[in-house]
Amino acid sequence: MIESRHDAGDSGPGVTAPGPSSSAIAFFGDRLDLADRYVSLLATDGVVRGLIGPRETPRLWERHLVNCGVMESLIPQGASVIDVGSGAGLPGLVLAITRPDLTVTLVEPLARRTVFLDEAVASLGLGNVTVVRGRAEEVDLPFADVVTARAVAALDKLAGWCLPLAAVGGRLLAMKGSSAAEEIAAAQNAVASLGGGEAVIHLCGVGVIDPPTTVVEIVKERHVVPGSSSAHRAAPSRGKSRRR
Ligand SMILES: C[S@@+](CC[C@H](N)C(=O)[O-])C[C@H]1O[C@@H](n2cnc3c(N)ncnc32)[C@H](O)[C@@H]1O
Repeated sequence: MIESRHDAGDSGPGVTAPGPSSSAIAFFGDRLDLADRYVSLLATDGVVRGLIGPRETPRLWERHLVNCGVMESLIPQGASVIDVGSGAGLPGLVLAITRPDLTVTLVEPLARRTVFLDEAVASLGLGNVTVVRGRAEEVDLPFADVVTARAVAALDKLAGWCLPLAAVGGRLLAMKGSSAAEEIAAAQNAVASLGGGEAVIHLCGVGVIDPPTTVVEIVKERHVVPGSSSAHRAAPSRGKSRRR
């Protein structure tokens, strides 16, 4: 059971959730209370269960919540989002908190993490989130408008897992660090063979967070049947069709 921030002392190492930074207050606006409750869950159960390192707690707001949240500027209104390798919910849960218009599916293979995610979703009362236990390359989900990932794999491997989950016309948004340009160069052939277009680097949250968040965007231009060498052009499905 996930406990509230006021119970932090009872749930393990006595970690107290940090208060929101000024940038977090400005960024989350009327969703701040929900974000604050999520930070409390991360700082208590998340740390106790080994999903978040104890040294991360003082920087949960900046390095994790705001860092993930600012990528929402790249996501269209009402989009369906699959977050691959959510871990403790980053960036998927943050996006669901920030943007109640989104429908978010968190894909995570490890039971310890999906249990935490299920409890967090229930505790926060998020009606726009589904948790799916499984590996991205094995789950069977409706195509999504947007597939997100942070700290899951190098871009070539990540594209192989994520582009098949996106609708034609949809996109992969991969949070990356300073190696983004090199990863794009190394993944170019793999991305093209997966039906992905040219990768674009976005800096999100300029003036909100320092450094801003680097996001690699790859639009899925055509559908490629996973495991086949031939590419098939398909009508945009916008998340309505199921994967084959
Ligand atoms: C370093 S953690 C990052 C977690 C979270 N995205 C974050 O930024 O804090 C990588 C996560 O990817 C998950 N993962 C690894 N391989 C995966 C796969 N094939 N499909 C989906 N998730 C995977 C792991 O279980 C783990 O939770």
